Amino acid sequence: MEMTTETCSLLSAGQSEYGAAASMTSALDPVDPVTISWHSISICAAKSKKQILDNVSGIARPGQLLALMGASGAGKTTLLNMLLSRNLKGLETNGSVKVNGHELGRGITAISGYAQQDELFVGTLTVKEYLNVQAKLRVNGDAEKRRRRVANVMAQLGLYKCQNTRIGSIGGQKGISGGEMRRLTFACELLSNPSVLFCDEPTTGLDSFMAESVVQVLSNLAKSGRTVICTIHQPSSQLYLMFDRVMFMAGGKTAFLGAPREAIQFFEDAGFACPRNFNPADLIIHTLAVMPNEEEKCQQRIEVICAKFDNSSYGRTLQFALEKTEEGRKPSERKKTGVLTQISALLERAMIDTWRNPSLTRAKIIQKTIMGVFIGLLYLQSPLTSIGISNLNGALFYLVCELTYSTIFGILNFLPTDFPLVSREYHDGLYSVFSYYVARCLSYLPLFTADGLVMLLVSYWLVGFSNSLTQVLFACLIAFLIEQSSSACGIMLSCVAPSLPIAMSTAGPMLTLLSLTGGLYANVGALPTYISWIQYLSWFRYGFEAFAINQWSSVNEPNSTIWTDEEKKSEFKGALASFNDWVSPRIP
Ligand SMILES: Nc1ncnc2c1ncn2[C@@H]1O[C@H](COP(=O)(O)OP(=O)(O)OP(=O)(O)O)[C@@H](O)[C@H]1O
Repeated sequence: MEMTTETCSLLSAGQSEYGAAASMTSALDPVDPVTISWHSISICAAKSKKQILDNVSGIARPGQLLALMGASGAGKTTLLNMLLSRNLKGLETNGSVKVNGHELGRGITAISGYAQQDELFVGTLTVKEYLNVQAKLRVNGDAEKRRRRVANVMAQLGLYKCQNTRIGSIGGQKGISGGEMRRLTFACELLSNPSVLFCDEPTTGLDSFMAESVVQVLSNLAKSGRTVICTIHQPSSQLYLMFDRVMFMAGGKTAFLGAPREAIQFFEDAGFACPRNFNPADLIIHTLAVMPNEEEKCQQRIEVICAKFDNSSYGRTLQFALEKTEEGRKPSERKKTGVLTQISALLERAMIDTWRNPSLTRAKIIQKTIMGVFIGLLYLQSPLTSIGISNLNGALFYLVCELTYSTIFGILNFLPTDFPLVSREYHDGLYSVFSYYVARCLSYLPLFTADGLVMLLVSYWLVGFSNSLTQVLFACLIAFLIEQSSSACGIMLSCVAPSLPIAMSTAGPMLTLLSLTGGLYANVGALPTYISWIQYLSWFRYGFEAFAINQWSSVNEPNSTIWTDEEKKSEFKGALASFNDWVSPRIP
């Protein structure tokens, strides 16, 4: 089989840089040979009882590239999901999937890679940066081992040319080409050096040249001892002959499994000869499709072909091979990386993304500057009279609210863009929810500290809060703590809620309860017992109380020099005393 010119040139670029490491089949470490067999798989929808797969069996061996083909709705994706033990919610399954004769269930994830059809990356990172982060999440070893693995997969997949190019995103900044994105998907999966690689429609959306280049890469991976299984739609004649094995599915059944040329012969023997200059894959898929308005006729044809296959020498050979599958060596599972490595990888990725995508930071700083000026003008130079004290307390509570609401709702709005990638990586077993949570909290820390401080400091002297150095520094610390509590709560809500609307509608009432027990709207000492416990969860209360103590502790000192006028001083003390009763006994 010939390599495409693109693959050759890209590989040679890698070879010149990394010498022997770039050898097509030896660049990656050897893997345990793995045979995957599936026995009498039947799947139906739990509710509608619709039969999706009906007694499907097959086998894929190490060193082989197997393509699952068939018309739309034939059951290819469902079979792939069954092999991977994924996305089977709402389905009743029967039959078994064996890996070297062992039933691993979800454990197959630890020995396999799954290159899914839709590419999900962080577009602001370069190819190399992205692979380095992925290596931290997938390769259990030291930095040198990870560096070598990244170099090897870049060489193997011809990614050297674009290693310093940003990945880009659809509808956003243009980055690497579609073919390079596909190869980057495989590169990520290969970092963990899996024995088995599953690919869902790896050529969809690519031109024929790119598609050939991608299938060539898969073929080379198979030749290096891996078992490669992919679903594919309408491959060209040239592409079709590049597969080692093909499995045709129709109406949830196996219509053929064998070598590509054997499939042509089988269908010819069944009365569907492929004319010269005709794409055999097209003909076979067309023969196995269920046409609208001809359902019965097509179903009968499919039944006949599937029965012919079962009784053919190909079908009998398959049955024999399945019966002969013996328990072999259990493939060694990929070890998970440590929690600290996971957190540092996710943090690195998030920080690069934030740094290269400053629009959010800019928007937040501008928003908070405007809010700071607004609060400042609203409570401009509040005097120390009873009305002024109410105003100053109002301003302090307003600060707590602004630090909370804009942080939580900001996070609820922009965190969900992370989720498709995070959910995939989580199901791939790359990291725990805890690691993601900690990394996200840390990654938001600079932004959700700077914006709060800007608002506080802009409003501070305009309102006329107590402004000794210690008080200003304490106010900054309190604002920081309020914002971090809000940020942690926002990330938690966003992760726990199944969708953005649910997260939003949970956040609203929750924040109302927390703010009502925050000390300004009601006397927290006199709340009914069934509701008063909420105050202990409320950072509104702690934050407001801390702001108030910071504001009033010095002006209420007996030796305070603020008061020259005795009448004003006693008016202030009276007002403050009633405030103390109202808010909390802790305020001096
Ligand atoms: N959870 C489910 N509940 C009910 N029906 C389902 C479910 N999953 C799949 N199906 C049905 O099973 C059939 C096979 O679906 P599947 O996605 O496996 O086909 P496919 O061969 O991969 O098709 P395509 O090439 O269009 O992706 C389809 O008719 C689909 O509607």
